[in-house]
Amino acid sequence: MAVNGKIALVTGAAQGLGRGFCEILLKNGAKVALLDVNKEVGNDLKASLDKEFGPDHTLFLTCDVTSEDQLSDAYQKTLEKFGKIDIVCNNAGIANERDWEKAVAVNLVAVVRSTYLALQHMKKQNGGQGGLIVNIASMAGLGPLLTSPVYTATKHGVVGFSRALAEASEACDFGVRLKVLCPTFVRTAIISTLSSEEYMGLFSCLHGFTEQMIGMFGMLEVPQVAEAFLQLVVEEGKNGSVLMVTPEITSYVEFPKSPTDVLSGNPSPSAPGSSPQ
Ligand SMILES: NC(=O)C1=CN([C@@H]2O[C@H](COP(=O)(O)OP(=O)(O)OC[C@H]3O[C@@H](n4cnc5c(N)ncnc54)[C@H](O)[C@@H]3O)[C@@H](O)[C@H]2O)C=CC1
Ligand SMILES: CCCCCC(=O)/C=C/C=C\C=C\C=C\[C@@H](O)[C@@H](O)CCCC(=O)O
Repeated sequence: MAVNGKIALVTGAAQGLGRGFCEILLKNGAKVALLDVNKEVGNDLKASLDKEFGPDHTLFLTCDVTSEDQLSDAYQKTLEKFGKIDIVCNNAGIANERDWEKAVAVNLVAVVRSTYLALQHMKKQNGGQGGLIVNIASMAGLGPLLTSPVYTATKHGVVGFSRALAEASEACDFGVRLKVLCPTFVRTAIISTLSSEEYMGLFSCLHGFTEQMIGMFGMLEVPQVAEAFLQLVVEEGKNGSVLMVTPEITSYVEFPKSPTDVLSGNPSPSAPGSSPQ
């Protein structure tokens, strides 16, 4: 999808990866609705972007994505300001193994809700022009991050939900594509939570493993991930694709065609009478 002239909505836009995604979209000619729960940082970003791109290219909306009303209102205000939405990036996310229900609410429930709101406004059956939804998962959406079981679950959920909905969208001819971004560690504020007792709960004793994992998988800078995000946005087709980003390589993930393709080499026979007729 060409970015120039498009309207994008980004959650968790005030800092970190969300800010990087907004900036690269603006640099490529899009207008962007910036949604974030952090009003102060969000307003500071809006002021900074106004200086660089002009006041009419962005709209900052204070929005807690876990609030159905606030999220729905933010979509409405975006449509009132810009008239349409072509690209949605569900980026807002937290790490919190202590308050794991909050992590599920932000990282998964809100991503589902925002994706469905995007679909509601984009799909051709509702008079929409179609569009693209990019959900931000993580490498922890492709394999278990032992220090963060619930975070891992939410990111696996984002990958599975997005891939399934991509197939459903194609089958229903909604005209909406979905893609997933799975970066390894990125130098943002979330990294500081990895060694924090407050967030890691039961697993703060494992922070040594985090250092090992960072050593194993590397640490990216925000601009590197923003470039990969732009690649996902501009690349035509590839509905349901999952892009992994590491310091060494950025590559699409190849999933097995069927879950049975991952069975080990020595299967035991099923119990008699249990196999499907
Ligand atoms: N930093 C990393 O190592 C990686 C991050 N990710 C994912 O990238 C996304 C962005 O993370 P970062 O930029 O690293 O984190 P960050 O903590 O720097 O930024 C997250 C942004 O989301 C906002 N936010 C948090 N809860 C919110 C809520 N309820 N409603 C609205 N906004 C909310 C925060 O205010 C903040 O501006 C997350 O989904 C994260 O899981 C994925 C892989 C690696
Ligand atoms: C809890 C906040 C995490 C910070 C943000 C984030 O999402 C970072 C993810 C980075 C990397 C995740 C790597 C996951 C790896 C798993 O696949 C693991 O199973 C790999 C095991 C490697 C080994 O050989 O032991």
